[in-house]
Amino acid sequence: MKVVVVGTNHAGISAANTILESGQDVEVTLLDRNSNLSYLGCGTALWVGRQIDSYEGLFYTNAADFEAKGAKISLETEVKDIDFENKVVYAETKSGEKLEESYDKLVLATGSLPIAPKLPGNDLEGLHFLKLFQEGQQVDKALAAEDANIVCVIGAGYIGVEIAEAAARRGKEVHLFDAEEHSLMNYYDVDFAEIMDKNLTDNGIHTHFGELAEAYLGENGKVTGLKTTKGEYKADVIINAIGFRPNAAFGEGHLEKFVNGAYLVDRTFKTSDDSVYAVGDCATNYSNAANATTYIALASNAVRSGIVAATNILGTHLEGAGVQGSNGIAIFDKKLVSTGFSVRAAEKNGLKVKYTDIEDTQLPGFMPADHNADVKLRIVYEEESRRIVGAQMASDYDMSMGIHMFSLAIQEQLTVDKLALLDIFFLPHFNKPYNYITVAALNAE
Ligand SMILES: Cc1cc2nc3c(=O)[nH]c(=O)nc-3n(C[C@H](O)[C@H](O)[C@H](O)COP(=O)(O)OP(=O)(O)OC[C@H]3O[C@@H](n4cnc5c(N)ncnc54)[C@H](O)[C@@H]3O)c2cc1C
Ligand SMILES: NC(=O)C1=CN([C@@H]2O[C@H](COP(=O)(O)OP(=O)(O)OC[C@H]3O[C@@H](n4cnc5c(N)ncnc54)[C@H](O)[C@@H]3O)[C@@H](O)[C@H]2O)C=CC1
Repeated sequence: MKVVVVGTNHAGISAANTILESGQDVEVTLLDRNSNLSYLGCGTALWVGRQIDSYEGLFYTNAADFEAKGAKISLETEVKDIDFENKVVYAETKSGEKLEESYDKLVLATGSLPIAPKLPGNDLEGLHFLKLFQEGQQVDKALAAEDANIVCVIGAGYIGVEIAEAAARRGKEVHLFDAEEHSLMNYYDVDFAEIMDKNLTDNGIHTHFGELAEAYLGENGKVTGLKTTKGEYKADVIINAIGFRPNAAFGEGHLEKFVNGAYLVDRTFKTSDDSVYAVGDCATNYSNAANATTYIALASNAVRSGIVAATNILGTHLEGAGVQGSNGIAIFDKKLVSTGFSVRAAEKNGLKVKYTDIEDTQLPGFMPADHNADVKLRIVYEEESRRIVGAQMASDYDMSMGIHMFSLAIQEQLTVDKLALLDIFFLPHFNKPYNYITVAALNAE
């Protein structure tokens, strides 16, 4: 059997590795238009903000690793077309050489692209996106310029908030804009988003919410400012971070697509063509909170989808467990994590939900105060069935492991009542006898 993988970042890598490490006799060919693979974008803000010394550790594999496993890999090779009837992939190398690769099974792992605001002035120098390693390098270089003092970030989602912190850590005056009234509204309810909003302003970031960018302003071909619905701001560097869209251009009229254009896949990550799988950010996922198909762009999902697709290609039927969109962020040491739906997201998805909130300390009062942080938790559950559909947590304490339990609860469709009497251990070094998870669940109406 011959498998061709198009796109060798997290999803393509995990599919290829699963096949190559299976011991089965499979010929694997990997094609990617980029010059590198396996870049962990999650680290961009860390090295741009100088919280880690270098970017080198953000790559976890390379082309030689795949060649050593017996795969054929061509980087700087862009797939231009796919003949799904005859099962042939057409690609072109950087030097213009044309390649043809036939396949028995094809894995599309072409990922996502940042959404580009269609604004006047979008050809000016000094405008940036943050997706590829190379784009991180450009932002890093732009911030290092002597005359780069003011940075405007459009979009206060995960990328925007993280890069705003990084630019502030580099001593820049940072202005952060979002169409919504708060930061991180794709992940949290207002009560939690406000914690991040305050954290950002407490750390010197100027937040501008409910404000839409209207034009990039410039002089002599270089950006000098940003015009929004509420005013004009000076800017030496502008970073766009208003979300991703799936990069799923192949198979128009042949492969079924989701509402946002992503490849529509089943629980095995197979597309509407039996020989073609699609994994990672270019494909859909199954949401256990919505009990429906969804689109969520995360590296964690990408890796799991690659494993599932490859296992099926190898002949073992395996269905993905579905996703909750579990996520986390840590900005100036303030940690927010969430899984499943916020109340707002649940209602947008047509669910009738209730929620139970609690604010407590992590440890008993007799523990030293400098080790004992406040924790805020919200559990969101469906009114009628009482199944848990979401959870949000915020603290200075690293409570992140707690959210995985809520992720499992959503996956397994557990009710909030099941959680109330769950055996949760107690040790003063870690938590309280009446810990906040138990108490929040007991208090659920
Ligand atoms: C700054 C930043 C921070 C992030 N932080 C996190 C985080 O903390 N946690 C998390 O879970 N997720 C995070 N993400 C999201 C995560 O990076 C993506 O979900 C993940 O990269 C998706 O992996 P993928 O392999 O599906 O797609 P991609 O990473 O988009 O890779 C797709 C690959 O396909 C190649 N390709 C595309 N078209 C072609 C073609 N025609 N021919 C050949 N090759 C092609 C591309 O060159 C690319 O290498 C972050 C993203 C960014 C940008
Ligand atoms: N910690 C993590 O897990 C991280 C995950 N990622 C993932 O990468 C993907 C892309 O991240 P982001 O680009 O930050 O997307 P995002 O969805 O997190 O945030 C986009 C933000 O842009 C705002 N927005 C949209 N259109 C706008 C407009 N015209 N003007 C102003 N604001 C506008 C939205 O309200 C939203 O707050 C997401 O799927 C995200 O989850 C990215 C970074 C870190």
